[in-house]
Amino acid sequence: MEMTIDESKHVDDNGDIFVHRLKDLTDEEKQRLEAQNSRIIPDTKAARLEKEAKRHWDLFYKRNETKFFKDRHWTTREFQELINFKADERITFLELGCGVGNMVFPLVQEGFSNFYFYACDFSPRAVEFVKSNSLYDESRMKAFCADLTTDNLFENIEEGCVDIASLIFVLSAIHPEAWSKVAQVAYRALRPGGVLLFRDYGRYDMAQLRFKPGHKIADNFYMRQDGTRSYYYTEEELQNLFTNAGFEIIMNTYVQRRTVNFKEGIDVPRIFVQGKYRKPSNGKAEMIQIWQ
Ligand SMILES: C[S@@+](CC[C@H](N)C(=O)[O-])C[C@H]1O[C@@H](n2cnc3c(N)ncnc32)[C@H](O)[C@@H]1O
Repeated sequence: MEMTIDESKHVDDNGDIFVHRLKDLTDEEKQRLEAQNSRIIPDTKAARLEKEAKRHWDLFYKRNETKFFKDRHWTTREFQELINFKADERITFLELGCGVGNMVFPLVQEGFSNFYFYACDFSPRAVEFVKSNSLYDESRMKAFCADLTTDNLFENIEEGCVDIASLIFVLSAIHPEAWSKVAQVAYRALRPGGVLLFRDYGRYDMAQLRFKPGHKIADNFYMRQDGTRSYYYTEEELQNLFTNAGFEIIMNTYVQRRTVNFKEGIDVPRIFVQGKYRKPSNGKAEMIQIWQ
């Protein structure tokens, strides 16, 4: 069925707009993207950034401690999967790339007493910040170090034991060649029928358009001043990535929102991509994996 643009648009209670359409660029924005190509990061430097990815994130947390990211209080609104079950049902939750816990701690604060939380990150400092949070409770949480581009997650959790996993602004920090490994790790961690909740940067988000020449590593992949990296996704890229890993797509869409701070006179449009990907419970996905 053909849909007009308006029909594909959905506005939620918070004013976030869900739309299946790539942002149209103005001439000035096209020029800015073009200018980024005038000075691409040399291959040797790009290789060094990849080798030192963990160190750059660990230094990021040394510098910013727990002050950089805001608590993600929107997750229960956007991801009904977090609240749609019986109160006494035991739920195993895994945050992949947890940083200092800005997603898990708001859930802990709201109750979620039937949840057991696993939280992992490859930055030892980030994991230490999670463990030293006053809400950290060893009887219902376990934070540990794991690099999602390897198998070492499974030194701490059993394969197939997770009901809900999340990947929130993490995949964009990882080299595109390693994304399929990360998707595979998430798939293996989930039980059949388990769901992966996803949010990350969308193509032509203002943060992408703002990069000056000298920051571009590859198409849509950039280095920030502090050596951390970020990619800006289209819906199609994520759909292909997670479908190829064996997931069923429940949701996969751009989210347009505005970041407003009246005091500082800030009002900027943002573009994210949001997804919900389910590991099938009918064995079909296992077949896909065998053939990969
Ligand atoms: C932008 S932060 C997001 C943190 C958290 N998910 C949140 O929403 O606040 C990205 C996180 O991904 C982590 N990360 C990047 N690459 C990783 C990898 N290969 N394995 C595990 N964690 C990784 C970084 O250390 C950082 O904590």
